Amino acid sequence: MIRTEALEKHYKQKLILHGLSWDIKSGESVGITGPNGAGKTTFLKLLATIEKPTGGGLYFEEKPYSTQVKRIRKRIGYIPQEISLFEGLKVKEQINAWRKLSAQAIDEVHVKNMMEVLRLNEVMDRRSDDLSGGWKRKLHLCIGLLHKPEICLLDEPTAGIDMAAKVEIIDWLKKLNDSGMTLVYISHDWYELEQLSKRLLLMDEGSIVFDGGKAELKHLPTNEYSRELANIVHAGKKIVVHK
Ligand SMILES: Nc1ncnc2c1ncn2[C@@H]1O[C@H](COP(=O)(O)OP(=O)(O)OP(=O)(O)O)[C@@H](O)[C@H]1O
Repeated sequence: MIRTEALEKHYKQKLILHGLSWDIKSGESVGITGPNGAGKTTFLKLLATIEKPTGGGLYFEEKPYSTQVKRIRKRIGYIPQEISLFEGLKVKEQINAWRKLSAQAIDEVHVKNMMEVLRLNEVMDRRSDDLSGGWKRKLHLCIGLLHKPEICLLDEPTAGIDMAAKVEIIDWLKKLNDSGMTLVYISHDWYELEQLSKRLLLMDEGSIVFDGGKAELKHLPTNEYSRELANIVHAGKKIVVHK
């Protein structure tokens, strides 16, 4: 569905993504993890058409991204980490404002369904500024998916919220994936990675250093982050991390 070929991104003269070759099929769920500054957000922004590559190829259904940006934006939902909501609006007003701003047709049944599943109906008349972090995060996710995208790109979708809201969001994303939505998300949270994906991507210093299932994690390259990750995955078991 999406394929990258020796994908590069420079900021000024600095090479941030070092030639990433990767692909994802429709219906997959891929969790991207790795140390701070590894290039995860930059990679997601390129997949989301927010940033343009400075080298290599980026393809959607085997056609270059550059020839079909509008079409890709209709089919992709990109949800950045920073929550952006209008100040002073109630939850229902937020939804309506974003609905009006959307350049795409909105499926009302889909919106109603999201509101129900995420229980946003319960806080419809509350000002979003007064909501807890968990509710704000759910509202932010709901707004990002108003246009019912087929592919959802999420940058740390459960960062900074309590466990109950986290579990609710993870269960919801899992259901969306089970019903066919393709997921690519960034996470530092092992519970989330474990629950949501069979396939993991580990990035380090602008490269993909691991792409595969959890059982294959013992073939990770040696570095502190992968050693730590492998230890979490194989909790209780001693594993050797190969060079
Ligand atoms: N707009 C920008 N201009 C210049 N440099 C940038 C820009 N955006 C990101 N970078 C640099 O690119 C590198 C990768 O950043 P990126 O945010 O993609 O990493 P990350 O793996 O997502 O990190 P984190 O886990 O901290 O979010 C960092 O060195 C960052 O400073």
